Amino acid sequence: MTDSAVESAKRAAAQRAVRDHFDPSSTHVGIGSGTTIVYVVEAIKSASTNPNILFVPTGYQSRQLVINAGLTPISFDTLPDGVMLDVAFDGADEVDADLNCIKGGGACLFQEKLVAERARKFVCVADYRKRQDRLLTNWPTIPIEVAPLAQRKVVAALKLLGSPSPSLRTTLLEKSGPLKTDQDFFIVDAPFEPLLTAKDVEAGKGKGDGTDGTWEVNAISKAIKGLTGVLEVGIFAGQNGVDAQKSQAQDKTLSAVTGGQKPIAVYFGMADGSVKVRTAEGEE
Ligand SMILES: O=C(CO)[C@H](O)[C@H](O)COP(=O)(O)O
Repeated sequence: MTDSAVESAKRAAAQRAVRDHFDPSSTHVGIGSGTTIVYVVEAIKSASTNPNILFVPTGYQSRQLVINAGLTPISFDTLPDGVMLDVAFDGADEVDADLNCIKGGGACLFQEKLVAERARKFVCVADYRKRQDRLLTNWPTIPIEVAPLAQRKVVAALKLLGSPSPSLRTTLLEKSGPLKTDQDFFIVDAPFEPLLTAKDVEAGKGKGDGTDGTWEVNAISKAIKGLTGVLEVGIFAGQNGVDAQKSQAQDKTLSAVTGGQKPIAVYFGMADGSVKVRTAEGEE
């Protein structure tokens, strides 16, 4: 498959996702990071010239993308309390059958998670290479953002959790050495065996708690997030925004203004030019 076929797939998926989920009367829209999101911004630009929409980027690259498109960026921390994003769009490194995602290939996972959780609807856009049944099928590692001081300790703990060779991500550009995130933290990439979904565990495909060498998506995410020194884990799982808001409406003690980390829909651009849409109801 040629590079241009992959790029065409990304563009087709982005156009469809924007057509289905971008409302030109929105007030706040989240914009993720990576190469696919470029086509989302392109599609938003051609769908609307409403100057009142405020775009919340997920890092330096994302902010430049918004500015270069002539759109208005605002920083996440200027969002007034109680204001949610109407929708947030982002790319993904891999997506499983339950819509759990791995993100962080571009080292922006922390801000991407903040923005995804603040959105009523989180929508992912990806090409066919990212469409799998289980995480860590094709994408090799879980990206983890770590405080520099704690990097060696976190790597040692990841080995105890079963990752054979967690490695510090380095930059291959002008400056050699560890890659620094927008928070000035490091990224550790941790390989594991393909992760089970909750349904796999129910079906007896493994315990999913690490004791038999298998990990379920939410369990490994929680175990890694619990390590002191870890800022964020590049697994986007749990509830989607719509379900999270329903839970909060029923239980007022749950933290306010929190959507979910899981997308409500993932748009995959396919090699044949078609677009597949995966939601909780299945795939069409
Ligand atoms: O999570 C991300 C950055 O941290 C990206 O969204 C992810 O890596 C997908 O990137 P691309 O669209 O270039 O494949």
